[in-house]
Amino acid sequence: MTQTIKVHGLRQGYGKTIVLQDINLTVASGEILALIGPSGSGKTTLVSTIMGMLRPKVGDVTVLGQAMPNRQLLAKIGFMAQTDALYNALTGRENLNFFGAMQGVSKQTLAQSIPAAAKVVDLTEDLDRNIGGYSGGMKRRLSLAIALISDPAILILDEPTVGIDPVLRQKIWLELHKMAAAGKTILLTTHVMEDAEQADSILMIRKGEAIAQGRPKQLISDYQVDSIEAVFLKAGRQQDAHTRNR
Ligand SMILES: Nc1ncnc2c1ncn2[C@@H]1O[C@H](COP(=O)(O)OP(=O)(O)OP(=O)(O)O)[C@@H](O)[C@H]1O
Repeated sequence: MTQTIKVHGLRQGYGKTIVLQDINLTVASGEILALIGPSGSGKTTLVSTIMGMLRPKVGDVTVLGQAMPNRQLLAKIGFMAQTDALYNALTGRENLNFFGAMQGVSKQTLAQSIPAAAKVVDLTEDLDRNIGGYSGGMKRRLSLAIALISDPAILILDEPTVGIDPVLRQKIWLELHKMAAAGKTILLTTHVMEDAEQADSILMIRKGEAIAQGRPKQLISDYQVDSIEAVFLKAGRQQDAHTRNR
């Protein structure tokens, strides 16, 4: 398996504030990595650094063997941001066409990839409605469809399942696993523990530090608990104890 995304010794922050300390991770092609952590723990900052929107303060980030930031690599990454950057005055299909064209996808390809992406997120029936009338969850689903339309080798999804009901969430996970099986590299953030359990590997972030990392079953066994949530709680207590002893 090729290591598609590598983060080594990353320290990141804004101005003088440090938000992430000594983060290391790798994601291989065919693998799904979930970044999990509470609000404000630094997940979006890490994703933005991997995308090259923020330059590492210390350490390095490589995608497909090349240091980020690197504009050319962006064409290979399907990105779903946390805040939906959609055009409310346009229909779902028009949004997909617009963002597809921005990503350089040809009209012929879009004619096929738009219905396929809409099907994954269950928006087929609503494609020709103005998205001003979409619910929050529908907008999230449209943003996910936008990340899929160029059929990128790498998917980076910031909170893809927020506002999405359990049945559709399950369906989306099924599709993510299919895409990984076809060789895609997928990195997503979540603060839903059940979501993280479905990933191949998990990186738990708390207060800007990686507190636990590994395959879900392995983590549960290593921490001698019965759920990912319990791993998180235990690893968090260990982090606090360690901080007090520093
Ligand atoms: N542009 C910015 N300037 C200054 N501080 C920021 C900026 N963006 C984020 N932060 C701070 O960095 C920390 C980590 O934020 P980040 O958005 O990465 O967390 P998160 O884990 O993605 O949270 P959430 O789950 O709520 O999205 C927070 O303390 C936040 O206030």
